[in-house]
Amino acid sequence: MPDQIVETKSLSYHFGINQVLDNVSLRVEAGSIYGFLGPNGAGKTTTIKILLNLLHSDSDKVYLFGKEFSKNRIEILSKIGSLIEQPAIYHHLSGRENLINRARLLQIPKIRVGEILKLVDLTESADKKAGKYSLGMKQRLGIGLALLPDPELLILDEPTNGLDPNGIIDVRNLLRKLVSEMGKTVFISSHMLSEVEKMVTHLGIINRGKLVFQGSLEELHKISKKQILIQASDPVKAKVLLSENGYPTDLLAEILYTPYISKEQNAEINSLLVRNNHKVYSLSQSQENLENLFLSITQ
Ligand SMILES: Nc1ncnc2c1ncn2[C@@H]1O[C@H](COP(=O)(O)OP(=O)(O)OP(=O)(O)O)[C@@H](O)[C@H]1O
Repeated sequence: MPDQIVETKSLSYHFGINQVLDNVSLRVEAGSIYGFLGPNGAGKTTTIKILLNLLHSDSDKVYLFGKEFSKNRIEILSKIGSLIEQPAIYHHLSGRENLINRARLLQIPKIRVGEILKLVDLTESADKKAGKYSLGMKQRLGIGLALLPDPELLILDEPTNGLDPNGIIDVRNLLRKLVSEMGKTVFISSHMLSEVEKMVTHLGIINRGKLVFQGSLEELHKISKKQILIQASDPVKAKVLLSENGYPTDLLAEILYTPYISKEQNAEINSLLVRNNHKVYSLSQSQENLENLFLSITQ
């Protein structure tokens, strides 16, 4: 299997005169859960539609499973399962009947239906009408429908949108299982980092059609600015002292925040406070909140 399951090479796309994608070079590694993030209108659905051949890009720009898309469409599409916008579910049919119906259409043996129900944790509710399912159950049924033909790559457009925290956890557990136990690769879009932060291994962040970050979650953490958090006996005076000595400091809820530079500087800050008769109760380092980082790079 090639290392890159999805690769776009400087992909651009226009709707009329409106440029929606600008030189987007995605690289999705085999066995990853790739979170494709960006605010509303950033270009996520357009990219996904191109990956699913629902919109056409210039040739030589999109490669899936190591092959050029425009020359290998049928073979490539047979290896992709997708859920885009609302899952196509018949509400008057049960979950099981929805799966049987689709299996028949795709000429997939009926035995697969039971396996899928188990995989998406819907065995107990299999005979309930899908219209009575919660949003989370509908999403899992939608993912189950996409998984019926046993695709190698699963592309999901905003699958956590509108789900409650338990629904998000269920989707997260399912996707992790697909990757770790079944060797799938998952590409999932979202406009909220907090919804996918705990499930993805890699991230691509798109803003106004441009890919502004791509890498592992660890790499994103690394580039987020670190802060020093200080608790001291007189935070108001300590803020003035630190600011006057070249450490720009904020005070929020009795905690002082100043940008982290080095551990030597942590020691200097501590000693400056102690020399000036402040009691330092704690001094620690924090990662900048990833959500804030996401917001600042997509502004
Ligand atoms: N069929 C279309 N015709 C013209 N413009 C379109 C069309 N579809 C999308 N756009 C425009 O392309 C841009 C990107 O839209 P896209 O749906 O890809 O963004 P998105 O990141 O998926 O956002 P959302 O989370 O809101 O779906 C937007 O400015 C949108 O208005």
